[in-house]
Amino acid sequence: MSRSSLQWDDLKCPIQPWIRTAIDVMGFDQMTPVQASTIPMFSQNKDVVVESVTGSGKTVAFVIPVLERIISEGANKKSFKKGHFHSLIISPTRELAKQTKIVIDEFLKQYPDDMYPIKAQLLVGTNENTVRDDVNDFLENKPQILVGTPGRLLDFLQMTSVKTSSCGMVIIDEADRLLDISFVKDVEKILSVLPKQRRTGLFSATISSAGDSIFKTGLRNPVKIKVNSKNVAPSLLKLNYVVVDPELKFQYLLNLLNNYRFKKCIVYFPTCISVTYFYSFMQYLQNEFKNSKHPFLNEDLQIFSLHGKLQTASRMKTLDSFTETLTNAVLLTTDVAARGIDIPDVDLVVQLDPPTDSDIFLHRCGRTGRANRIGQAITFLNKGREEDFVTFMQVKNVELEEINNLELINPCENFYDIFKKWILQDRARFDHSIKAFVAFIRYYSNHSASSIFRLQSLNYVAICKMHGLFRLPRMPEITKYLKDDPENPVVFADGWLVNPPINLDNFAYADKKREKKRLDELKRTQDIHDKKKLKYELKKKNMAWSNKTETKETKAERRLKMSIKRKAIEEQLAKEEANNSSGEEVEQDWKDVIMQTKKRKTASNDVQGAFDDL
Ligand SMILES: Nc1ncnc2c1ncn2[C@@H]1O[C@H](COP(=O)(O)OP(=O)(O)OP(=O)(O)O)[C@@H](O)[C@H]1O
Repeated sequence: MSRSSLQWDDLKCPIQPWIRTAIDVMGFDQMTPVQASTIPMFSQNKDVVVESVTGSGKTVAFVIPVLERIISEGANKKSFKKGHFHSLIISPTRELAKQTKIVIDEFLKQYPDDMYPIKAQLLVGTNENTVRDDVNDFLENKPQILVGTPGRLLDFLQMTSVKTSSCGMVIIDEADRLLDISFVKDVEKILSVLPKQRRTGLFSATISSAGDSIFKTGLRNPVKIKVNSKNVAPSLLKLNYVVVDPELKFQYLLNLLNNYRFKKCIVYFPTCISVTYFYSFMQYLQNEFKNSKHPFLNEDLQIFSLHGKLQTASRMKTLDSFTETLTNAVLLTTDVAARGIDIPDVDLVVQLDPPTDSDIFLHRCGRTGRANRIGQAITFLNKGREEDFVTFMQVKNVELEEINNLELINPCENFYDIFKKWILQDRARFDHSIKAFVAFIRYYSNHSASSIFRLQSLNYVAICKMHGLFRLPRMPEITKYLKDDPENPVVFADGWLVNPPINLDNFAYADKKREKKRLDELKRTQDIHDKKKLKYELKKKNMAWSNKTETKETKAERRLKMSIKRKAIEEQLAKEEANNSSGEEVEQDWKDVIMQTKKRKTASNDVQGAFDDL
């Protein structure tokens, strides 16, 4: 495409003067290639399937056609019926939906005041707003454009007061994501309640991955627009990787954050739980060592955490704060912020682990190097097998260049001890470490490139230590490490990674309520255990006693002994009688002896009874 054809004035379809003003105000001197190709097609009568690299301006490429068609189809007239809407934009995440609405609102700021207003409404699941609240807002404000996430949009469209028959345009942004297994059912349901006579646009940097499923969207003779087909990543985006010992990976990250110069950095973690876990450890490191000569994490870094398990309001607030922080801002996040998020000053992206899906790799990296800006994306690969990821990406036309100057500047011998100290302050952290590790293993087992990311090849001990675990969790994959291995002194008896082992009974939660619950639970299990133990011991004793019960032979032997004794006593008594006593007394004395023997027997019977009662 020649340079001159990127001039807005050369656009092959007329655009509203106020839209042109908005473009000037936003400082878009010329069109991006994807805009030059898409706007004329989509503003007129064509369905489009658009693939263009991250940060190439796809949002504006669909927002302008939406606004143009609202005007050409008269949806900006007072006569536009209440309860109806004109355009629907579906986004995979709340953050992206909100961002798209902001772009629309930027354009609408230039919309003439004397005309019937054009409005957009955001529809995403939140705790503050119910669907009914959304419907009330919709009926009151009469927006022509709806922007939202699939779940909430579907609920909204199913409300009887919402009429879908005037919908003339649907945009499926990040279409390959919205057509994958987790969203496709909702998206299909949404499309099924919309009129068939409508324009449909599918947009993504990796739309080819959606394959034939794009036809589930009811496209009619679509035009496929593929820009920069040679480059799968923006040209000013540097893609790097670094091979690390997994045990030291987190230290490498700290080192990188301390020593790289950046305005904004996004760090991708594999799971939500690892974000919260490492975020709190980083906060500790920052506070605890702020006056040290070699702090683990520079004081001037501002760390944020964002993941899908947070409430919508908190997610939005974090993203706003990260956007507003001008320099040294670090966002720890998951793939919830992999696609579409447009924060212009992000100049560094770090991936602690490659994503499970190679397309996501480009989306993550694409949070930097946007709109012709310079950016760098660094991916950590675990030493061993993961280096093959580089060749794997090469086949997909993604060239990664190794950097090996990422040395640990102040390698910390006792880093694991510091980690341990932090965890020992609160048992909740110990639980958290195990959950983060288990979630990581689950994540790892989901890699689509399973021949590279093999669980069997993982160095579990190193991964456990990287998570600060005290003991190898009992899982089948770990049995090989549990065997005594003199070669591997880091693993102590019973899988402990620390020596001496931690006394888990004394390991308390910082939260008082939680600790009380734990102690109660501990007491209960101890009682049960004690009872079981006692029962076992008594059983053992009973066994021993019953083993001692006399056999017939020993009884006969005893009887014989008794009769000999009796004889001896009788003889003794007879002798005494001969000397001085009466026969009556002899008889009496003998009875006493018999009585005493009987008593002894009964006493031993009592003991037996006592056993039975227990
Ligand atoms: N014509 C233009 N000139 C200069 N900058 C532009 C132009 N159009 C859009 N931009 C800017 O480019 C950045 C990226 O745009 P956008 O978010 O639409 O990219 P995208 O192609 O949708 O990326 P992704 O695939 O990551 O979602 C935005 O900050 C936007 O303001």
